Amino acid sequence: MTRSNRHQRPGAGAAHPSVHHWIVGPGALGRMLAMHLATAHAPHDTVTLVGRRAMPGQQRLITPHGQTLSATLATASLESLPAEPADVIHLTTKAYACEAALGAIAERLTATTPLVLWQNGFDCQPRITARHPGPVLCATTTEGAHVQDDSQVTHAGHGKTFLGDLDGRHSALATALAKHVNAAGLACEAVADIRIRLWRKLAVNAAINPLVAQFQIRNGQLRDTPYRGMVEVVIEELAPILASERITPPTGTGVQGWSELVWEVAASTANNRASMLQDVLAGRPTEHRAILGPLLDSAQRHGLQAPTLSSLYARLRELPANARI
Ligand SMILES: NC(=O)C1=CN([C@@H]2O[C@H](COP(=O)(O)OP(=O)(O)OC[C@H]3O[C@@H](n4cnc5c(N)ncnc54)[C@H](OP(=O)(O)O)[C@@H]3O)[C@@H](O)[C@H]2O)C=CC1
Ligand SMILES: CC(C)(CO)C(=O)C(=O)O
Repeated sequence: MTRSNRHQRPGAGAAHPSVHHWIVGPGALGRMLAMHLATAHAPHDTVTLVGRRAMPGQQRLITPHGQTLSATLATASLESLPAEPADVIHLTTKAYACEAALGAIAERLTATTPLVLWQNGFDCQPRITARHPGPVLCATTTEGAHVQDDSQVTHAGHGKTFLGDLDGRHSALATALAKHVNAAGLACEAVADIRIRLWRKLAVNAAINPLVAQFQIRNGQLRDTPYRGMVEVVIEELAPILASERITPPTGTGVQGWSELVWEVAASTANNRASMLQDVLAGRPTEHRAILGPLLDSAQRHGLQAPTLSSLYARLRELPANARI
């Protein structure tokens, strides 16, 4: 991680390096991350929330233990970006908005500015990795956060974050940033196989999210009739597509390995309303393209049938909110 020495702690013997993070897309995940970085690494790090609309600097985070953490963060808008350059830019928009957000800050990107992409799915990550001349890290996380209002975010539950780059050129940066995020109180590990980790999460999201969004049920209800059989049909379509992408399940093989993973997540998140269901209930666009799109594209490239995934995709695409993206 490139660190600047702009902010030296007054009175500190050796210059303490500081990191200026821009959080572009200050929603649930972005503000949860911002609050951890700003509070754990104060006064060395600075964190600026960069939104497409004005955001209060005074922010609160409700922790998984119900405590309230307060901090004043710098804020900026896409029209008026921070004067101070970023050492690391975290893109924390939804997947469908990531490239537009990146386009809006393009003039401030240098050939060395590291980007961290926090999106679910596997859509914008390879394109941005190919296009941005500087380092691009991808994060996949099971942390859970939701927005209360513009000044308050709830960190609903701790999870684990994996960080790495798709072309294997920035492992030292991933290791340094993972250490930094860990020290901020979010369990984070640098990995050499982030592509596999992103696809595995995508596989779980593809098996769970479209069905729970369609039937408006909690994740655990997928274990019951008639939903269980529907999930199994999706897994049978997913498994050969994932194999054609050389993505293996964490344990076991093929349909059996993917079933094990999906049912384990459905059980451990049984009471959750999945993100796609929450988006549908709130009339927001869904991340169907980032989650189902790569599977359908891959099925087409490899001549594999995916009728169920196709109809789940078509149903989601027809939602009025998705006409906007
Ligand atoms: N929340 C979570 O617990 C988890 C989220 N993720 C993933 O993280 C990503 C972010 O999710 P989440 O934080 O929940 O989403 P949110 O909708 O809460 O936040 C997205 C933020 O991006 C902003 N935004 C939208 N378009 C732009 C733009 N063009 N430029 C700048 N900002 C923009 C939104 O602004 P506005 O308020 O104006 O719409 C909003 O502040 C998703 O891919 C999600 O799947 C992964 C794991 C867990
Ligand atoms: C794993 C799962 C399905 C948990 O709810 C999720 O990631 C989501 O809601 O998007």
